Amino acid sequence: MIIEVRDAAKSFPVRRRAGRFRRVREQVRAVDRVSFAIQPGEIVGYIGPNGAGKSTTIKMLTGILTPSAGHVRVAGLDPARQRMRLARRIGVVFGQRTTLWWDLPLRDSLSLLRHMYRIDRDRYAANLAAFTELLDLGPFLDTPVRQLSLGQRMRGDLTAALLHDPPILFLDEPTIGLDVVSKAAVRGFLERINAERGTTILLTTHDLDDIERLCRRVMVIDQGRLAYDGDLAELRARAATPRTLVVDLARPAPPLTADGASVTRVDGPRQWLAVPPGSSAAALIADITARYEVVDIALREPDIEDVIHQLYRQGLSTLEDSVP
Ligand SMILES: Nc1ncnc2c1ncn2[C@@H]1O[C@H](COP(=O)(O)OP(=O)(O)OP(=O)(O)O)[C@@H](O)[C@H]1O
Repeated sequence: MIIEVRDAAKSFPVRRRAGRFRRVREQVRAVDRVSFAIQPGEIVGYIGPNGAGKSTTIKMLTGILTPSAGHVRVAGLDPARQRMRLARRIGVVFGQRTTLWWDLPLRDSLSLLRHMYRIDRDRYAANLAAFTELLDLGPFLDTPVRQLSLGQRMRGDLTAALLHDPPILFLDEPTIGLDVVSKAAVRGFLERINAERGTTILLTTHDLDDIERLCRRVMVIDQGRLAYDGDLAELRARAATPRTLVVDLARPAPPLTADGASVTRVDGPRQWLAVPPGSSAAALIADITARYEVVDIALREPDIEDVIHQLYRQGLSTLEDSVP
């Protein structure tokens, strides 16, 4: 395995107000005995609510934070102790920050990185050419980074993270703030480098389309504990999320009554019905079209967002048997 985490924990000391003048010292358990292993070539999505411990995990894996307890190995190295050696084996992109130099043209930033990582000239030229083509960097290679759009800057950051051919890429919210087209470009790029170079990718995201598009495997973290580790398909099945029937009536009407289904939303002549798992959508559609004047009707499968919401409602602890 290329990433191994066993019982890793990270606590932060914090001071909490307790009364008007008193402050008490406490430990916040940001990551609480988390274990997982990732094989070379996997793309794994790491998701969870705000403050769940995603960034803290990534920071332990990249050597920025030292674990309070447990065992962490990345590419055979101890990240916190062997941070410089690890830097040659990993690429890191934090969507909220850039590793590029604001005042320099993108091309010069990349060239500085070449020297920092001691990438030989031929390899650098080949990689720069490849990424320029894949990410369409040509039009803005000579533009100072501060003038780049967010999407252009992200493409620059991805290039910067991969110029030294690292076998592992860590991404923290790589599509945050990007428009639809840039998101698609980033996802397509990640898919290709994984397929063509076998790059192992661990990505945290709040954008569930990233997960749908890129990851077969997901890990869900909640309050510092790993709540699920497994197939995306299995996660979907476990959540037993209702499908949705979207009904367009000829005119606005009070909520429909239909056997087994309940109206979850009404907007003018359009109504949304939750179809319980296991019940027949065909029978429901037949019943509704027989009794109401229906202009259009569509059955929508749950998307990953529905699944995650449902899981939070069920309580994430219902998933814990998926975790080793
Ligand atoms: N340096 C720190 N000092 C004190 N508490 C911290 C520190 N860093 C993180 N925490 C706390 O640890 C918990 C986990 O934070 P973390 O940033 O890992 O969550 P996250 O899952 O990445 O959240 P988000 O999705 O909001 O980025 C939170 O309660 C956070 O407040």
